Amino acid sequence: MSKRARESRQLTTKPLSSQGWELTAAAAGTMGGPAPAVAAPDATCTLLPLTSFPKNKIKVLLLENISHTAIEMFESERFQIETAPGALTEEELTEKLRDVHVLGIRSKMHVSDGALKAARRLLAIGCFCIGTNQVDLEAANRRGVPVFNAPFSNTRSVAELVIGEVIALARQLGDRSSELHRGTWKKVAKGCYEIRGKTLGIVGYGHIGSQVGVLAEMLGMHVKFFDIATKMPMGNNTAVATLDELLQASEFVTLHVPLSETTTNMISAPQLKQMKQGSYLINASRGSVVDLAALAEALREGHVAGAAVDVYPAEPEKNSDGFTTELQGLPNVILTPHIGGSTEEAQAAIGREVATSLIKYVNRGTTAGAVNFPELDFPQDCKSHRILNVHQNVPGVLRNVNSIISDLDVNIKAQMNMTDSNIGYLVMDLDKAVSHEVEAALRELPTSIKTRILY
Ligand SMILES: NC(=O)C1=CN([C@@H]2O[C@H](COP(=O)(O)OP(=O)(O)OC[C@H]3O[C@@H](n4cnc5c(N)ncnc54)[C@H](O)[C@@H]3O)[C@@H](O)[C@H]2O)C=CC1
Ligand SMILES: O=C(O)C(=O)COP(=O)(O)O
Repeated sequence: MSKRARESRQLTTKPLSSQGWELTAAAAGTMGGPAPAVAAPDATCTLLPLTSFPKNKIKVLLLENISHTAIEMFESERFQIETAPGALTEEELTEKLRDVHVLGIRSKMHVSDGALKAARRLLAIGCFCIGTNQVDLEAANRRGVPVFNAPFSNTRSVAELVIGEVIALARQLGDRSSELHRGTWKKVAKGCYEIRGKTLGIVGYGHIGSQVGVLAEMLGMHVKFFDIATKMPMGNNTAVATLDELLQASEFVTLHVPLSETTTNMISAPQLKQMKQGSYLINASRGSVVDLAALAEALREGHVAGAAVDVYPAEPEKNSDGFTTELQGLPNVILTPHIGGSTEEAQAAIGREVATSLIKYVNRGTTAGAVNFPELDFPQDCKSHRILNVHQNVPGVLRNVNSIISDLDVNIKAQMNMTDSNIGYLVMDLDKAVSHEVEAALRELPTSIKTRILY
């Protein structure tokens, strides 16, 4: 640690808030007054993307068949790209991450603290999907790695699949189709129903759940939902107070919750018993939300008349790997290989959305939309260098940072700091003449987790 970092000095710049963000923009004259959320860019200069090292040295690893739309965007940035069709084992990932700067995954690739520990050069992770439960988000945060996702680019695809499955289950389409594939003509009406006038119960009324509710109502269904948060009902959809109330009222139950401690096995034997005799269950959320052994039993007993399952507690890492589940061979059970978000439209949109977030972080330090990180976004000033510093959120960090700067008599163009309970994220635009010296001093602070300069 440098002498400068150890010494505590009188501040000459305005101290930053350690709870939220605060901006000092000398040109905008905001030092004394309320800070604007975003600094005005200098209209006279061209906003060329900054970079901390030659762009063709930035290595991007894209796993699990990420869309060509993302690959094209990284190519146009001249980043190095390596792709793989499936997920890797933890050991393979740990090895690969040693010299990777940007990692792109979908729902399969588990990213543990162990793998992150070895990833000394990793700047950011992109989950090219909605769910982020596959990443140890807390560890990534602690290690200064923001994680981005695409919160609603595949919402409609999942909602449409679910609506198709409601009709398919009511008409036993899966069974009729496979019988005919085997040459068996079985024309029956018994146990087959219209969905009009039936009740659809939605567990988790977020982006997907509420879309399903809108579409179901258009088909003449009654829609009820249960969510732990208060949600605005769409159309005539109505909220119910408890999960049991929802299960007891519905002919169809569809699950749209994230995987968490509260949702793991949230549909087990007791909940299945609460469901109406002859009702149907759809799960396109996460496999561990449903106890599959209990569901298989409820299907065998005929208490549940059918199920459509898209997600499983353990899924193969890639196409062509074998797969078994206790649901195979049961009547009126539609099994799909986690394809809820797998449409051309969704994948193309996700590719663009997550690649944009990653490129903005690499080039500008923007963390808007990160799921595990303080969110900061302000325009770059091409007449300055930008320093990014992720630090432990402990008292005294900003005093030390500002001490370094005041010592050098530096003109700070803009400075913004945002914190969460573990870390702080500081972005500073500085005079080009001193930026490297400031960066070096910041790196030496014992509280610094990651420091990067963009020039
Ligand atoms: N099968 C597939 O291919 C796909 C699956 N998914 C899964 O669907 C999940 C939901 O996606 P979105 O609707 O976009 O998420 P969202 O975050 O918009 O909505 C989730 C809702 O669940 C609620 N919730 C959380 N815990 C709950 C609990 N214990 N009980 C009741 N409600 C609870 C939340 O308050 C929120 O309203 C994702 O987290 C992902 O795991 C998402 C996309 C594709
Ligand atoms: O978006 C999600 O959370 C999904 O489950 C879709 O995952 P996938 O991109 O198909 O691996």
